[in-house]
Amino acid sequence: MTDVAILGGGAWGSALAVLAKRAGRTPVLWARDPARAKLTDPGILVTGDLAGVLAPVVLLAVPAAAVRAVAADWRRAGGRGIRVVCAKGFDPGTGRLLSDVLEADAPDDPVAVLSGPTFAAEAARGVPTAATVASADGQVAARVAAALGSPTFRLYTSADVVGVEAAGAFKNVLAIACGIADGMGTGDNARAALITRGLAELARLVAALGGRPETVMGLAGLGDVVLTCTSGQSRNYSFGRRLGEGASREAALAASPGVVEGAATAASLLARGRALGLDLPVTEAVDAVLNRGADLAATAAGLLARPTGVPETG
Ligand SMILES: NC(=O)C1=CN([C@@H]2O[C@H](COP(=O)(O)OP(=O)(O)OC[C@H]3O[C@@H](n4cnc5c(N)ncnc54)[C@H](O)[C@@H]3O)[C@@H](O)[C@H]2O)C=CC1
Ligand SMILES: O=C(CO)COP(=O)(O)O
Repeated sequence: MTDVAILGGGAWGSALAVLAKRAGRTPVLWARDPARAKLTDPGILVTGDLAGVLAPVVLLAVPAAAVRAVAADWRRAGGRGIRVVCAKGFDPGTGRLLSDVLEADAPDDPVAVLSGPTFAAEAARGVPTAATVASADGQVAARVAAALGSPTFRLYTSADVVGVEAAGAFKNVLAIACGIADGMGTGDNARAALITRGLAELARLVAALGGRPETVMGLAGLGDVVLTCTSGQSRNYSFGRRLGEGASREAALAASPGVVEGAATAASLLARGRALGLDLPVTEAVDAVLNRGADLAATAAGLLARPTGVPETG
């Protein structure tokens, strides 16, 4: 009997289906277009019918912009159970965290978030990978971890849903910033500074949203920042790199093999940060370049012109 359903036939949904099978489950994958699902395991059932994927644990692995609607469609088809947010971004309609939106839409069913340094191709190949499952209910997090975990997919649990989800969304914006810097050739010192100041920015965000400071140093925070801010495997980093090398936003997006979540997240994150009264200079710079036509060199110079001599932890 199907015990884990995966919604989303892209790179991550397909990898999660393989991971669930490796963990001993009987997964079934729903894809909007089953013929184009990127599944590498022919033994896993793929369907385009949501009524065919009614399992007690459902992994939402479509892009962030589609999570709310796909989760609602799944419920309408009769789906009930633990909804696990596997996307990294905000709900574009409201600018809210996806877990918040799902809770509000259907408070009776539990919500969890899966996040961490997990390139889909590596995880599906079975190389050692670790991630975090967060839920307000420890038993829910433990159940999801048990359903998906295996020796090469090590899952830790957390009660900090807000921090884990915010970290996963934020790191994509930071990866774009690092890609831009590398594309411009600013050097390794600059990338290290950006990563570290980006983590300070994330810490302010997590604190303002009511998350826990230690989450910033965990797999969904530091772990995923290290991964995506330094690797050409990251679509967000590579997108930024193409921008830094002079490509237009449109050309850089068109060259990506999959969704570039940070491109949509920057604006939502900035709006949310402003509403909270936060100083988010890296996010602001990425948003200016992507959405307000700002010049790259002038934006970089603007970041460097910020006051020096301020307390590092302020
Ligand atoms: N690829 C990776 O290594 C990882 C990705 N993620 C996150 O997972 C989410 C999905 O990413 P990927 O699978 O990599 O993207 P992808 O670009 O490979 O695939 C996205 C899939 O979603 C489908 N889709 C798009 N809009 C849809 C809609 N409205 N309804 C139904 N299906 C729709 C597309 O047809 C495509 O199959 C993103 O939020 C990403 O940040 C998280 C961890 C790792
Ligand atoms: O989230 C990811 C790895 O943890 C995937 O990163 P990209 O979306 O930048 O490829």
